[in-house]
Amino acid sequence: STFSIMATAKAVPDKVVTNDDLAQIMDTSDEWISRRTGIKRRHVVTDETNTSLATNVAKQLLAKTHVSPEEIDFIIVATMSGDYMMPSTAAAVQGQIQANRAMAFDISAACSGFSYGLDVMHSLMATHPNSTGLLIGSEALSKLIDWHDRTTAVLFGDGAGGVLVTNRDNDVNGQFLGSQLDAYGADGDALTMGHIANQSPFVTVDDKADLPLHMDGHRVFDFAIRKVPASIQAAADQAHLKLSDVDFFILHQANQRIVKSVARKMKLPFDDRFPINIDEYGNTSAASEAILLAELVEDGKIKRGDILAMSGFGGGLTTGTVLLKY
Ligand SMILES: O=C(O)C1CCN(c2ccc(-c3cc(CO)ccc3Cl)cn2)CC1
Repeated sequence: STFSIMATAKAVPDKVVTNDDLAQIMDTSDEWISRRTGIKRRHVVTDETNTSLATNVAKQLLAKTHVSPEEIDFIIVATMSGDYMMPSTAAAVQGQIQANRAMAFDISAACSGFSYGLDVMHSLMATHPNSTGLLIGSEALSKLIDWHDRTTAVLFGDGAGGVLVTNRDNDVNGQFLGSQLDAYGADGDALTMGHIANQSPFVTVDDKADLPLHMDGHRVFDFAIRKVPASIQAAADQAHLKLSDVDFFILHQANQRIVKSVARKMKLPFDDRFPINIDEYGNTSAASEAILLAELVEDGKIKRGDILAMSGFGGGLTTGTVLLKY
């Protein structure tokens, strides 16, 4: 069914923090970080916010497509680091761009959020012909990382990316080909963030806030290697496509070794079909796939008609893969 990405965009904070910068403030090294993760630098908010990054992306998408805010029907933001629980980041963006006809809501699916969002947007469009939506992945994780925990502080970055999508007939004729979204909640304790303590006068348990991100790295790493190939294969089956039909595997940039391992498990060469930009941004969670997609389009690497596999994985634990014809 028609599902055309009319524009892509990204917005990252101005401040760059290098591995050497981190080695100045914690017991780590450029050598360790580069070798174990592939990360060399990451962008970190100073005066930007999650909402300002997401709004920046939204404004770029409208400018690139000459779509007016009033034409927008849906605004979905995938994030786990919004500036507020209420209002949603999507509603804040809606207000900032004055998309007065749009409904707006956030998706909380951690690093699978953008893929979940593509599927949800497609489902919304299935019952709303001739509609247009903004899907943005946006994170300001630097405010929620434990900067004293070197095992996680070196992994993450801030940023936002997004797409303007329509199911209106157009000369692009993009297609939604298939998807596979899964959750493994029993393993959710492996990757947590943002626990707010219950302080009501009626609370009967001892409840302490635990805001910082905590990760059982080896458990999540092994989960990803085991579950991501199956997620991609299931989405390809849904689309009646072979993996060899896919032009680009746009995978969540959590760790370079995971991308290599996923390619190997799918018996595919780790070549240009597995683009990597974790070296520049670190792990930007729900923004990760969108930032990589925007860069590949900007660099002219993705052509109209290319088959893309967009695959996210992480907190929940969750996996999510969507197959699209761009
Ligand atoms: O010792 C080593 O080599 C360590 C081993 C552990 N590593 C990990 C482990 C898990 C993740 C990760 C994180 C998220 C959260 O967005 C989602 C998905 C994944 Cl797979 C990233 N890195 C770093 C190198």
